[in-house]
Amino acid sequence: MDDCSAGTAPASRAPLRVAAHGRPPWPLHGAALSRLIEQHAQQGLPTHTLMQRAGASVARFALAIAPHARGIWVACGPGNNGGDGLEAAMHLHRAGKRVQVGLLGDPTRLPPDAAASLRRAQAAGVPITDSASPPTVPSCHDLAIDALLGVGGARAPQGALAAAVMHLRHWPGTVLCVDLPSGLHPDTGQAFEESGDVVRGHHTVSLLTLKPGLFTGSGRDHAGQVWFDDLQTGLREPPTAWLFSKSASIEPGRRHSQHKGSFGDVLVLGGAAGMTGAALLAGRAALVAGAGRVFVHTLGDPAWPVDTMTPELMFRDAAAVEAMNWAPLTLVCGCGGGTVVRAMLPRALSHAGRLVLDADALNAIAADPMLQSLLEGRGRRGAATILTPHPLEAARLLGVEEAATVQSDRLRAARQLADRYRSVVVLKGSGSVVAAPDTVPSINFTGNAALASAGTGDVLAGWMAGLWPQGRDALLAAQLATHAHGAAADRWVASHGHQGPLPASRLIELLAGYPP
Ligand SMILES: NC(=O)C1=CN([C@@H]2O[C@H](COP(=O)(O)OP(=O)(O)OC[C@H]3O[C@@H](n4cnc5c(N)ncnc54)[C@H](OP(=O)(O)O)[C@@H]3O)[C@@H](O)[C@H]2O)[C@@H](O)CC1
Ligand SMILES: [K+]
Repeated sequence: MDDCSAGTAPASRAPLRVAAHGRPPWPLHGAALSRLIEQHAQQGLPTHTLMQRAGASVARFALAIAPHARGIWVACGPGNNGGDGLEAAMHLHRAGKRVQVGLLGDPTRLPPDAAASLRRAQAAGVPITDSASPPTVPSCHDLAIDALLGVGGARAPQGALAAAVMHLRHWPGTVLCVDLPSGLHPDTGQAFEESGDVVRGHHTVSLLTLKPGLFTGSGRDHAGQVWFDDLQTGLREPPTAWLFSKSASIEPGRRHSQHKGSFGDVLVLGGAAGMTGAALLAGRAALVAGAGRVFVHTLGDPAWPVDTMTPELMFRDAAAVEAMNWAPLTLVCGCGGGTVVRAMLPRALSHAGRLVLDADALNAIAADPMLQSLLEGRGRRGAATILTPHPLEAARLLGVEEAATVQSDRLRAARQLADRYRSVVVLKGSGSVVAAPDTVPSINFTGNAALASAGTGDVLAGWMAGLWPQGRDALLAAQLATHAHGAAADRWVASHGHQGPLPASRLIELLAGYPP
C-alpha cells in the first residue's frame, strides 16, 4: 500500500503568496542582482545554510499544497536549483512520501552546495536515478517538483533536460516550480529560444528574490501562482523593477468640499468614420474614473451629436474644439482616430497640459519624425505625456521591425521608449510594464486574457485620463489605471469562471465598481 499520510513539514516560515492588492509594491530582481544578493547572504551564514533553508521551504510548501500526495517526482538539474530539489526531496522522503529523484547532471560536477545536498539526500536513503523520465508507477504521479534550472538557466533545455521538461509539461498532477519554471528567462519572462520548451507550473516558489520574468512576457502563463520566500535574509538591494501592488494609502479619495471643477476636464479626440465607438468608450471610461467634465470630438463625418447611453458626455464640433484652450485639459488622442487624428497631433503635442496618446496617434507619431521631435521636446519642457502602446505600436515607435523584438525584453523596450520620448509608457500585454524616464519601471500584476477584446485599450486610455487630473502625477495615474483595468477583468473572470472575452462596455461597468 502506498503511504497516504500528510507528513510533517520541516520548520521554516511559509512562503508569502504574491498578490496584487493590499501591500506596497514588491521589489523584483533580475538574475545578476539575484546572484549578488545570494553572495551577500552567503557571507553572513554558515556554509550550506541558504540551500538548506531553500529546500526546507520547498518541501514545506509541497506538503501544504499536496498534503495527501503519495508519489512525488523531483526533477533536478546540474546546478544549485537541482540542489534545492535534492534538499526538498530529503525532507519529503523523511516525511514519509514516496519520493523519486531524477538527477540530470554529472554528480561529480555539481556546485558545492548542490553536492552537499546530494550527499544528505543519499544518506537519508532517497532513491535517485539519472533518468529524465518519471517513475512508471501511476501512484507516483501526484506531485512533480521542477528543480531543473533556476537563475542559472542560460539557454533552451536540450537532450535529457528537454525530455524532463516535456514530462513535466504533460504531468497529470500538480507541478511545483523551484525558483522559476525551467526554461524561462528570469529577466524577460520568455523562453530562451522561440521554440524552447518551458515548464508550466501550478505554483512557483521564488527564493531569495522575486524575478521579473515571472510576471511579464509568458511568465504568467508558466509560473502559476507565485510564492515568495526570502529565506530569512531580509536583504534589500535596489530592484530591477517593481511589481505594482495597490495599497489603500495611495488613493487620495474625495473631500466633501470638492466640486466638479476639482476633478479636471478631459477632451477625447478620436472616432474617425466607422470608429465612433472607440471615442465613446474612452469618454465613458473617463467619466466613470471621476473626471469633472468630459468633452468628445469625433473625427468622423458628421460629428456625433449626443450619446444617449451617456448623456453626461459633451460633444464638440471642430470649430468648438479649435476655440478651446487645451492647456488646462487632459487630452486623449487616438481611440479609433484613424489617419485623420494626425492633423490634431501638432497642436496636442505643443499645447495640451496632459496628454494620453493611444493607438492611431502612436502610429502617426511613429511614421513622422516631425511629430517625434515635438513629443521629445514636450518631455524636455516638462509637459506630461502617457503613451499606451501594444507591442507592435511600441516596435514602430522604437523603429524596429517586429513586435517580437519588443516582447523579447519588455522591460528594456518600455524603458527605451520612456527615455527616448521623455514620457510615461504603458507597454500593454501580459504583465503590462509602466516606465518613466530615470525611474525603476513597474510591472502590473492584474488582468487576464479576457482583456484581449476590441475596445478595451480605448477604455484604458479614457480611464487613465479621467484619473490623472485628480491629484495624481502621470506615473501614478498610469500605474493605478492599469491596475484597476486588470483588476476589473479579474473580477469578470472570477464571476464567469472562464476567460471569455470581456466586452469593453461591460468593462466600464466593472470599473465603475472600483475599488472592489
Ligand atoms: N547557492 C545557494 O545556496 C542557493 C541557490 N539557490 C538556487 O540556486 C539556483 C541558481 O543556481 P545556479 O547558479 O547553479 O544555476 P541553475 O539554474 O541551477 O543552473 C545552472 C547550471 O545549469 C546549466 N545550464 C544552464 N542552462 C542549461 C541548459 N539549457 N541545458 C543544460 N544545462 C544548462 C549550467 O551550465 P553552464 O551554462 O554553466 O554550462 C549550470 O551547470 C537558484 O535559481 C536557486 O534555485 C537559492 O535557493 C538560494 C540558495
Ligand atoms: K526550476
